[in-house]
Amino acid sequence: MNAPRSPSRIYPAGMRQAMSGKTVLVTGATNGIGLVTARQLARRGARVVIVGRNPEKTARVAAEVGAADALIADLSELTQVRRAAAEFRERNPRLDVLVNNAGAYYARRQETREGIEMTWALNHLAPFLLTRELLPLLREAEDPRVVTVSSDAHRFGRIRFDDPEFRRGYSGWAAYGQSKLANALFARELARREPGVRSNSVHPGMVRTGFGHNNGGGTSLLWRLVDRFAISPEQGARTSIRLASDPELRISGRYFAQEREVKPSARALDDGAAQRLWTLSEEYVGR
Ligand SMILES: NC(=O)c1ccc[n+]([C@@H]2O[C@H](COP(=O)([O-])OP(=O)(O)OC[C@H]3O[C@@H](n4cnc5c(N)ncnc54)[C@H](O)[C@@H]3O)[C@@H](O)[C@H]2O)c1
Repeated sequence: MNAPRSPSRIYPAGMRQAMSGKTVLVTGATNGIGLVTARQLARRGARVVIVGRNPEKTARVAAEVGAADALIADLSELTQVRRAAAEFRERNPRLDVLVNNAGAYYARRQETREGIEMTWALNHLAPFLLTRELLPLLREAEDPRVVTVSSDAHRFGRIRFDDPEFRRGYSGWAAYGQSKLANALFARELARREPGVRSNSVHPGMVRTGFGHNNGGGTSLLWRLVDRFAISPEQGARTSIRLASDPELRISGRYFAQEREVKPSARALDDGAAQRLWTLSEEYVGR
């Protein structure tokens, strides 16, 4: 059996230096891929700030991963996203890397307290708004990065510009696929609009996390199979960590899996759709 390796053995000194002095904000860091991302970036010397919903759990995880600060917000609500961004700005003079990781699958259609369909609100509008609110800080960083966790589920997604909230014919997978396509299009459009910011999206792999078991995903055969064949959260977080921390990384607006750039679906390369999505998202969150 392998003994757990110390951070210094996992990461060469150069990598640790690469993150020291940098501030990183990770959403959805209380579980799964986000938790590992936060922990590993802190081990590389970054000053990590996490966002979580539950104050006790978030404080416990912050202490466990060595986070410098923790924000409490239900990111499915736009007012809470705005408040979290404002709190971050008040308490932190800089932001180098934003990891938009929080996300979920909803088997049944639900609306947030603000009356927006949950998948659309949490998986797409939250990272859109959080990034936009934090862009002024990111622009001041030397090598600003935004990592947005999408999924290969984007390949079966399409943006329903006329009904993004699935008021008609909700399907959990269609809504999830749409939101993950939106993540890839958002990362691409952000890169086009902000040439100084390296913005990329990620497929983490099929990862054994809380993901399939929340929100009515339950114990279906599909999720039991996923659990059997899925990779660990440590493996699943690698691509996000690489995009957040690799000093050699220069490209922007691309889609990554297994720590490499890969080709996303044709729909995820549609710049017209990316711009249209940006405008639609602004209509939701305000300009
Ligand atoms: N697990 C997989 O196989 C897989 C595959 C592809 C993509 N992804 C993506 O990876 C990301 C992370 O998922 P995971 O697998 O680690 O799942 P997870 O359920 O283990 O973790 C999700 C995190 O998001 C947080 N979160 C959920 N709803 C929130 C809300 N309303 N407000 C604030 N935080 C909220 C949770 O508290 C948790 O910390 C998601 O964006 C997911 O779509 C996962």
